[in-house]
Amino acid sequence: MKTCVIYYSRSGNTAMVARTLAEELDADLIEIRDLDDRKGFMSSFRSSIDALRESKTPIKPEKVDLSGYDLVYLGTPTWAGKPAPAIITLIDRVDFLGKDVILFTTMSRQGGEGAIERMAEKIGARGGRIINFFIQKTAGKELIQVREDTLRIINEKDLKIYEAR
Ligand SMILES: Cc1cc2nc3c(=O)[nH]c(=O)nc-3n(C[C@H](O)[C@H](O)[C@H](O)COP(=O)(O)O)c2cc1C
Repeated sequence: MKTCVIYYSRSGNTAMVARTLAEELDADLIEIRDLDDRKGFMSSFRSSIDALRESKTPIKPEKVDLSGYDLVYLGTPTWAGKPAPAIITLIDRVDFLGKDVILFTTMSRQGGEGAIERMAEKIGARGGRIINFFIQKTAGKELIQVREDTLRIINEKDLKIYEAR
């Protein structure tokens, strides 16, 4: 079972989850960067609007070839109850046919279900099979606590069983 963990992260929480997954599951780690400037208060506001509208954004790498992978973890921060534009942009460029996919999102407090549902819809339409998902709350947490939460979820959800297949 060859696994990759693909993620976008603006402020480090989703990156910590992704890094922890990749380490624990011995998976390849692929960061998607948004080339739009998403820093600062005004751009936060604009970013929420972009997420709500599912606007596309310039990303690097421009797409990811999944042909060498059986299992794909895909993670995003929740923005306005939706996936971040970088992940929406990526999903529309990737062939998920025949891939098992596990979705994750980090959020301050609420709206993560919406982000998961929307990713699931779009990936399903592109031939991927969602086999699991999880949501992590990050409000008030240091990165070390985010990592501990991920380790707990890996155990609770028994995520290592997929690697043994
Ligand atoms: C533009 C923007 C919109 C956000 N919208 C939500 C939201 O709807 N619900 C929520 O709980 N947190 C929201 N957040 C907080 C992030 O989801 C949360 O801090 C997340 O862990 C950030 O992940 P990152 O550090 O990987 O970027 C938002 C943050 C930003 C910058």
